[in-house]
Amino acid sequence: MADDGMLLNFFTSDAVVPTIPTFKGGRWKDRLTAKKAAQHWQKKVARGPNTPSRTNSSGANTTQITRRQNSVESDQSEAHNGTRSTKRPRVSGEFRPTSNGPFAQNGTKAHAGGNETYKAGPKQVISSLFTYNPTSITKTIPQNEPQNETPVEPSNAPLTSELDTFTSLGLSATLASHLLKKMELKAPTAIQKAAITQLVKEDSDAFIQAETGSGKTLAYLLPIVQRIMDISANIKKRKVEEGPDAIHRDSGLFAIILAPTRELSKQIALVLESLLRCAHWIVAGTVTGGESKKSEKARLRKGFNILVATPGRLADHLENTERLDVSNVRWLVLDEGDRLMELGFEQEIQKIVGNLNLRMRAKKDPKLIIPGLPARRTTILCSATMKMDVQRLGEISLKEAVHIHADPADQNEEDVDRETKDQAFFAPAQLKQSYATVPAKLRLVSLIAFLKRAFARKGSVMKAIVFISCADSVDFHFDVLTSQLDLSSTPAQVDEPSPPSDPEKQSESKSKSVRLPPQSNPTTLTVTHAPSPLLSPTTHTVTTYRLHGSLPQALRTSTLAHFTTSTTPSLLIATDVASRGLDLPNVDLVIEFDPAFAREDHLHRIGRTARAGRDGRACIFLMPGCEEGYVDVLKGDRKDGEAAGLYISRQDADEVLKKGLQPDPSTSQPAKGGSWSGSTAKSKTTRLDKISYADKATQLQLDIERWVLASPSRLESARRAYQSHIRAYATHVAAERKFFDIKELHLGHLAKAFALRERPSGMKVPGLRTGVGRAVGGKVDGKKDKGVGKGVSTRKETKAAGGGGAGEEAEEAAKMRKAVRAREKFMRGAGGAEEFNLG
Ligand SMILES: Nc1ncnc2c1ncn2[C@@H]1O[C@H](COP(=O)(O)OP(=O)(O)OP(=O)(O)O)[C@@H](O)[C@H]1O
Repeated sequence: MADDGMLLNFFTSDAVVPTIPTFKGGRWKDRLTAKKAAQHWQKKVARGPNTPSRTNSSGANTTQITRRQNSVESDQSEAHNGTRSTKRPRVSGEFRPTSNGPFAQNGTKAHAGGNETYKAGPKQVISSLFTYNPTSITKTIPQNEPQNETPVEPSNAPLTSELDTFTSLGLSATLASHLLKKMELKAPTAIQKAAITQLVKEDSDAFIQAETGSGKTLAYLLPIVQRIMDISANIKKRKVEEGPDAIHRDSGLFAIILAPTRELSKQIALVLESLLRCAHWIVAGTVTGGESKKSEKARLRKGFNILVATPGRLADHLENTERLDVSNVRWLVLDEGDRLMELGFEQEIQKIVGNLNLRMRAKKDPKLIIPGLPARRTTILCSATMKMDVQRLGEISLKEAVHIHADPADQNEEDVDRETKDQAFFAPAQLKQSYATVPAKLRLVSLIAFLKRAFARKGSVMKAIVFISCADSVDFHFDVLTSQLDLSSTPAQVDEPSPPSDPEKQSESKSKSVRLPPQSNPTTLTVTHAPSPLLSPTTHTVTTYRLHGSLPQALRTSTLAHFTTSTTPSLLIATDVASRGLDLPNVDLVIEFDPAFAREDHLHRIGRTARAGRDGRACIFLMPGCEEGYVDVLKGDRKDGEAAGLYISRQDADEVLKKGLQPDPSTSQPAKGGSWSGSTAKSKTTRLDKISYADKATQLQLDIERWVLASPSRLESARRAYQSHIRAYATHVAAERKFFDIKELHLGHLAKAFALRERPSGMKVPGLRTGVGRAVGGKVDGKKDKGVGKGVSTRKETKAAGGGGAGEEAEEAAKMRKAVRAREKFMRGAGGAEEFNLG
């Protein structure tokens, strides 16, 4: 490549003028662009070496391209200022030195002069952020939001009546006093009241259904612990000589709690651990995937009275660990039943239930049976919904189950049809919901602006979660948010020197503000949290965390622990791995940057905030167009909807950008080490007003694009994120695909949200197929791609990938197929049938 640069300096006046080749194949647009560039080059060669652009030293042509690129970038901001209109996106980088031939596009052709060679590089489309964006269809709809919102009663808070105490529900004074003094829980929640009353007295199976954050974990743990304490007291009464604690770890395993994920199992185990501090002779433990089986076997040999497990690992131990005696198990809990089925644990659960039944029957010798131990096993199924697959799980595990609801009015559900039951899962009433209509191109900058505003005031938001559809996209956004890019390089900073009044100086200052991005590569997966300069105001630091299923288990656990215990402003960027059951304290805000694949997932996500009666906010990003139809789904999130005075507020991208990038100076924080007041503040306000938020957004976008382009691995990470995002988009449930229609997705605009300047059709990512547009049938440059309707990963393509020795690609395709199959299976069970056209 160095030689190429040198050769460029050897132009002579008698240089042979190249002829324009005939361009064949490809799209007419590409051919036309190549032809025009060839004509341009021909003119330049004909003009000779003294043209200014060729008097450079080595790499002259590259410099020329860079300059052109920069000029396009400044065009972009000018266009928005109204100084110049942008008719169409500019394309740059068509030709760059190579050793193959002149004007060669996707191929080579020898230059007539012999030595100069050029090859087409990836085209860079640097479109304006603010042009050609689709208009919102909900903007014109008048907002019937009341001016003075009436305070809403929390629906998942502890009960306030003096009569509702833990002891009144049948719990012992020891347990109730431990709850009050050590766990700071004064009164039960509605679901706890209903479940504890039933389960401390009766041995019938139960189906517990309640909204997120209502304390379901304690609703089933408390009666189990109480019953084991009662058995212990019973034995103690009979055999005083056995010592103070009649039940000990060798007495047998009495209860098993199954949870779908390792995180959830660990969380349940932690709650149990703190509960058992008042009954330390009852020993609890966990067996989950991802841990060493050998050490688990050793722990199982020592004995547990309560075991928290993931189904796969428990089924494995039941088969292979002789010392695991389950003949005394009298309580089996299936937590997050719908998720257990969705993740395909049906077979394992069937195996576990069969095994428990078999071993319980086998133990007939009355001498071996512990006195006070119930004669039958109680199975408790917890699920947010009662879809077909949950009913199937009920058939496998429950017998004549009692349906336990938080609201006694819901108890008589016999006459409620199935469809209503499916919809009987609501968000907490006190949760404040909003949606932001953000066009594809503006998504990245809008997310940053939204987060900047959320964390601007110390103490306003302590913890926030951003949900993203796939792991690659989580990694990309984590890298952007923890990069050294910060808005001090843009004119947005409040403590920046006043902008020069001279327009020439102004543009000079603008170009100076374009800092070269740091050259570091994407962070390795071992880094899961880092400060975020981009989001941190001058007064405090915001730490960003990431979490997804591709991270090693130990790292997932430690990241969650860090985020949970952090006392400083923190942001978690996560896939749905963090959406179910996780109880992360002090989460004030949930942002669904990518909408969930199904309504239930959405409710679980937003349920990470507004827990146990606390306040919370949730915002979902929707793109203008059919996605806005999802607002109707959001309206059904609350049990009584608008009738109860619950409204969903709306904002658009301009508002988000304005509030986030051009904060109201009266509320913004003074710069570090300084403050302003009176006239100083006033003059700063005037200066701030002069700088448009659109300029700041443009500048920020360009900074990120350059930052991505500066490193090949960062570029690859962005492309990977983009492609995975599109594939994930195709897996929305059939009922909601009218809102999230892959055919309506503008792939070119979406690329901008991943800071990419390439055309989607030509994008190459190792391990992923090229031509995303073709694969998913979205829009490319405003036109629908011909590959509409083709699956995300067809059999033929997978075979080709594997057959061609592209192991990584085959693995990726296999993973994708597995995910799609799991979802299809779930949908089939839920009556959604075969509408997944994912191949
Ligand atoms: N009686 C209570 N009083 C106050 N806080 C409670 C009470 N019971 C539980 N909590 C708290 O409520 C939070 C949510 O509890 P839990 O995780 O059990 O809810 P959940 O209903 O299982 O939610 P999800 O459906 O999201 O899994 C926890 O932080 C827990 O400590």
